[in-house]
Amino acid sequence: MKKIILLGYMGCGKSTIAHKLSEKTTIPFLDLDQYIEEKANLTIKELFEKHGEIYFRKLEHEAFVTLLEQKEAVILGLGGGTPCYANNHELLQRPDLVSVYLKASVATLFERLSKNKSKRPLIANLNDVELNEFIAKHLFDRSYYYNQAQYKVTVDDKTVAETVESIVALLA
Ligand SMILES: Nc1ncnc2c1ncn2[C@@H]1O[C@H](COP(=O)(O)OP(=O)(O)O)[C@@H](O)[C@H]1O
Ligand SMILES: O=C(O)C1=C[C@@H](OP(=O)(O)O)[C@@H](O)[C@H](O)C1
Ligand SMILES: [Mg+2]
Repeated sequence: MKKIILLGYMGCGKSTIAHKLSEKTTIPFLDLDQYIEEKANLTIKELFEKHGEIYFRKLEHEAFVTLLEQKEAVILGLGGGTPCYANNHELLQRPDLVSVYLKASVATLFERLSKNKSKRPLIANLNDVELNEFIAKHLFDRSYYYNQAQYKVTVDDKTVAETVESIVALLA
């Protein structure tokens, strides 16, 4: 059984979908951010505040490599930046995994993130106008990495259950 890797911009639903896809498939799931938080005994927000983003990216890369080394099947929800740092996007090309980009529009991301900013240090202090502009630019910059995924599932206008069904269908 291959590992299933979910990637995409903050708020596209990686953590939510990994959890629900796990319930549907009975394949266990892991959230990379949650794994890092447990290992460091700090929240992502605290890691950024105390040690800075570069340190977080180092931990993120190490955690990603460690989890990819495990033999067991797993559904792994990445952080939004994971494929964009170190050589993480190259690791996505490994033959023992399936990668899925959960593709969301700027409008969908803005709607979700404007209500869920506080735990995301990159956007926590932005007002709505700044947030919209930030997402548009940042998503454009990161799309190159997200498009390295083997599969792409558009999530706009889909419920969680519909996105899960789309992933199940493409894995069948
Ligand atoms: N159809 C949907 N699919 C996924 N998430 C949704 C959907 N509609 C609303 N949401 C909300 O959007 C947010 C997605 O956040 P999360 O799963 O943490 O994404 P990520 O891990 O990609 O940052 C959650 O608050 C979730 O409840
Ligand atoms: O896009 C990013 O660089 C980040 C995304 C976050 O994960 P989510 O995409 O799950 O919010 C988390 O890893 C950190 O705040 C940095
Ligand atoms: Mg997440």
